[in-house]
Amino acid sequence: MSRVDQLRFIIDDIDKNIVRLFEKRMETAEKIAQYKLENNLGILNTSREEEVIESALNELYNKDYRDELEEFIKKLMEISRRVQQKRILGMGKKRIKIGFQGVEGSFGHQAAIEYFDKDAEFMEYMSFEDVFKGLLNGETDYGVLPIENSSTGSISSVYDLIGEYGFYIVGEKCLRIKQNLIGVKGASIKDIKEIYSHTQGFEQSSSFLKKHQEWKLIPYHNTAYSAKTVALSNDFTKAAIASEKAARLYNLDIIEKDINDNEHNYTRFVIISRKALEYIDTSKISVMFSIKHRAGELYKVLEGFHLNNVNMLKIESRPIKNRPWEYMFYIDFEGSLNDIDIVKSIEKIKNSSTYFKLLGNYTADKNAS
Ligand SMILES: O=C(O)C(=O)C[C@]1(C(=O)O)C=C[C@@H](O)C=C1
Repeated sequence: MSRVDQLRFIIDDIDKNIVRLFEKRMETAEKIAQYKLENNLGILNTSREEEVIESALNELYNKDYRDELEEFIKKLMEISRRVQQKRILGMGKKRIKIGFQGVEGSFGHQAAIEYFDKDAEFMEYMSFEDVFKGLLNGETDYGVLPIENSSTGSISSVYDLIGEYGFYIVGEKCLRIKQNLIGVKGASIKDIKEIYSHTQGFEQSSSFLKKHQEWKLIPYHNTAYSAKTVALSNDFTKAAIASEKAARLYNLDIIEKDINDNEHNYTRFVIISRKALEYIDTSKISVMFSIKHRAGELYKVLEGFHLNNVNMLKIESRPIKNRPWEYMFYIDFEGSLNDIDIVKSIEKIKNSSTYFKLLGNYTADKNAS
């Protein structure tokens, strides 16, 4: 072994000891963080840090290393404070709660899992409105709702609920939807008499269902819930239209795969919140507004998009309750509120409307346009 190798061998051994001591020190600092959190104390304690430096310097035999040791201990305490901060934030952070319509295995559940951290708590709701109610009374922090399907169009009840409850859109998730005919283990297509699914499941598979006019269609709240019902019935004559995941989850057989009319079948989900978020990295805006019942009013709004070179992505109109033949418009367009042309287009809408609300500025899902 060369001299340098011998010295490196010694260094390796010293480092091992340092690592062990470092771990011990950080673990102890975390325990102090716990104490500080419980006793409402700040992390930084300057007098204690001065004490620590002084006693370390007193331990030193070779005084030539004074400055270096001071630098080292200061750095160590800086790292220790960072670890403590992380620990305190982690302890203080509550698990976020996400509401979706349906049961485990539903497309809403899948969209929620893909959009949020898996550590979040996912809460099942029976109806779309129940998701809104859960958010309103603080049971959840966010709601995930389907707003549009690429084959069957807008989910109008969700638009109406957004208008009614006044929540904000803070994100979106676009899911590729594949519908399947699923039944109890061993069932075949000849056994089936009744089909359970969400109306969206029926609509998206209408060509397939036309070939089986003898089947009775029973609409349910949710595709995964239909799968669960079929599983519980253990009846060969009942089948569901739902995802492959739901089939797996409820131990059912896939009788016919991918029965949706269009191969490119996507559902866009919106993430709703009680509060609007800061506009960081945003690329899509949603607004709702109503206008005077007069010639050219909608044209004035749309002109703002053209003049400011803003790309409109979607327009939807929904009847306003108790005001026959008057409509609420919902428009999605590309852009960020940090962009002046966008702000000008929005001003134009505001000035031409009788009611206006900015629903949100969020990051577009790349599959949504
Ligand atoms: O003694 C404490 O209060 C600690 O939190 C430990 C520690 C350290 O790493 O030694 C960390 C941060 C404080 O500013 C002071 C000292």
